[in-house]
Amino acid sequence: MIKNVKIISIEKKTVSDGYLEIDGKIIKKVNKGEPPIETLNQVSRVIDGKGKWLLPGFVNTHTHVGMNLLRGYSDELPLQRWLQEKMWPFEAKLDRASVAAARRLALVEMLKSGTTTFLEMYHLFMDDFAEEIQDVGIRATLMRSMIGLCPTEEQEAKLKEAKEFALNWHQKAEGRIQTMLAPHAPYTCPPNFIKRIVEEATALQLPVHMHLAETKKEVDDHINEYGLHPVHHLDELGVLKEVDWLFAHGVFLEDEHLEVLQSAKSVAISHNPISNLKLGSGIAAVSKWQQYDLNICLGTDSVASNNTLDMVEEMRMAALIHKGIERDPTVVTSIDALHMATLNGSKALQFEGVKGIKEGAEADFVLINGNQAHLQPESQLFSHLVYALNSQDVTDVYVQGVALMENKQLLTLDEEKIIYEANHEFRQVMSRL
Ligand SMILES: CSC[C@H]1O[C@@H](n2cnc3c(O)ncnc32)[C@H](O)[C@@H]1O
Ligand SMILES: [Zn+2]
Repeated sequence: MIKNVKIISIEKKTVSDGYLEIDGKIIKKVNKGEPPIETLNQVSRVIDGKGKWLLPGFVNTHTHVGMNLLRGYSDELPLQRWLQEKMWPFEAKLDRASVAAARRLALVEMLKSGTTTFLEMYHLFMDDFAEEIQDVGIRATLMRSMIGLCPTEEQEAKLKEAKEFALNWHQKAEGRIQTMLAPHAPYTCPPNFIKRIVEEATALQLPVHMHLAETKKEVDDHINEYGLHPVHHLDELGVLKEVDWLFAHGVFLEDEHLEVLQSAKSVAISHNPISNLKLGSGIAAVSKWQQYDLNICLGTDSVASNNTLDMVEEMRMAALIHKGIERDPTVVTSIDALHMATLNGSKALQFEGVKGIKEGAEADFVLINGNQAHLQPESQLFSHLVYALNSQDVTDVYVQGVALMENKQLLTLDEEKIIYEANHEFRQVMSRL
């Protein structure tokens, strides 16, 4: 039980001083005031949350944490050159140990900044990662993603591997792992390959995740090659109504595309504002997206294009940038940004039990040290959480009722060793380049 804490409900938009009782994985009771003495006597542990704020953990709906050794490796290039000249040659030299070191570094960074759930789209050593997630206790939606710039037999081999991975790990780790199928993008997966992937996803009832309309070049090239915008092309292929989709980016989506997406089976879009700015891709029209029946969530993308996995920064950027570009301070409110960074994300990643701070929900939450100058006066907490919070203010992280960080100490990861090994592995990869 956590008592004496400020409990923040994003969906109700309320803050109350009270206590939270946890029973196993689940929030058993959320109440105002002091817990009854009988309950205090029954529970195994009582934590005093004085000065702290309790809210849902952050959900990062698009990243590639296998790339975590590429932070700062290539700044200031546009997407296609960045991928082809820098990312792919470096990634070709990654091995099992370097990918593991990269991911552990990412797990430290994510947990320390309050992320309780994330989506990993990657193609290397995914079984190792699923096992690690099982041990570390974080929650993740995983996929062995596919680039289809290869002969059909090779595409089919990748798809077989992706399906096996998805089936082996779906709803494993006590329900903390979900899986999806993931064609990388329309410019790396030919139409027939996308159709094959969606066919398999339909049979397995899995959602599909893909980069979409990230740059103007991507869209222009697609129109030149196929005569259609990627969204119209997906519609023509008949794949939009078959499965639940989670797209990343969507920087180049106009009303005509949003209308098509709205009529699909179900569509979530992961907004990645910092990556889109850094790669010079542009700014997605999020306030326009909000006029459609689409689930808008947030992601960081990898540290090679961000350059952190910090959802607090991402949320703040999402709440600020649209106000500036539209010259309208009323768009993308703080409560919109909080929804995007938490509850919309867990819905997009299909964790239906992660539904906020309420009785019966899975106990995924973070504690914030509210007792700091930059979070005063202790009023207008929804504003502070978006416009003033720093991810270092996160002190405790819980997933399924289990503490993964307490008073800023990680309990299931050895931070010092992980930092040492990441630097060692980075030098190893560089020596192979
Ligand atoms: C096969 S999926 C992993 C693959 O994705 C590449 N990647 C990383 N960030 C982006 C991005 O913003 N757009 C498109 N592709 C991206 C990365 O190089 C990985 O190999
Ligand atoms: Zn990406």
